[in-house]
Amino acid sequence: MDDDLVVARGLTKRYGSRAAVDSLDLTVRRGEVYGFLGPNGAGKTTTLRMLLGLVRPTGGSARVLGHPPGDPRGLRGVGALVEGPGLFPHLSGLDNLRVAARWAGLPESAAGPALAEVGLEERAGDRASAYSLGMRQRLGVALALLGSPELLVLDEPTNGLDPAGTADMRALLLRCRAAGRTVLLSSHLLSEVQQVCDRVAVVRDGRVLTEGTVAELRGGAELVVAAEPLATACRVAEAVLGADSVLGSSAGSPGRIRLRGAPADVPRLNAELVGAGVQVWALQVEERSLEDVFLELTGGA
Ligand SMILES: Nc1ncnc2c1ncn2[C@@H]1O[C@H](COP(=O)(O)OP(=O)(O)OP(=O)(O)O)[C@@H](O)[C@H]1O
Repeated sequence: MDDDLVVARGLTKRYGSRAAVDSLDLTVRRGEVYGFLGPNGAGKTTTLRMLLGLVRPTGGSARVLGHPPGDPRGLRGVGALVEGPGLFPHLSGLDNLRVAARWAGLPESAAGPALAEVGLEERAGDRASAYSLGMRQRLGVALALLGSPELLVLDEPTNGLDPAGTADMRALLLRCRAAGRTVLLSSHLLSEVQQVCDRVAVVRDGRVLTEGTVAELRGGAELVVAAEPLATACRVAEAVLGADSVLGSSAGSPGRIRLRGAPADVPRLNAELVGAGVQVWALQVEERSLEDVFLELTGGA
């Protein structure tokens, strides 16, 4: 099988005349954490449910691990957490995993490593009913991890979690990424996605507005320099960063220049400015957050 673990082309789900998902294209490659990002009602859950074979598409096509959605041959390699885990509250975290392992035809010994991967070993013997929401959510991820699936599908894994629970989930996702797991996760929390995902699709009204690496979506950084004299500073900046690097300037005392550049350009730019006798009052790097991009794309949705 090739390295595109999930491929959707023109995937569509209509409820009556309304398209919950509208001609959606997406590709999840092996080893990446792919963020499916959009506001409430964008069609994220419907898309993930279609990819798992839980909802029948009204149009388009999809392959998951080389098979049609819901095909047992593909599902064998998928672990999923969609809309909260089904737990036995009276059983311990470890016993929940042992039971699920048995149902999945796996040895009970698969439970321990899954529990360890989500950082719950110390609470292994506690009843699930005594777990916090964040811990239950992580136990849900452990259930999805049983059998070490090729693809992990998580629908809004941080939904409803407090900052500590969110941080724990983020750490877990980063561990998954470091372990080379392939993860498809949905979220409306931009900061989360920005920190854990390799690539992101931004969706709204069932459509993908853009897809790319977090860095691509954010675009290049800008450098803001406060310096005197302004004309010399502009000349030096163009010499260091290129003729079209000056995006704007404003006179003042000191004057300000906005430049297209990268954080790595800062030391040389500063040295050249000072070398040319320019007084540098401030030199700042301004990077767009994914949130800025998202708000631009969705018009503040
Ligand atoms: N069974 C259904 N019948 C009718 N409409 C539905 C159904 N399921 C979803 N929808 C509609 O499809 C749209 C997309 O819903 P979906 O749950 O996929 O969005 P989402 O991005 O996951 O949002 P949220 O974060 O709020 O769960 C919504 O307008 C929703 O009301």
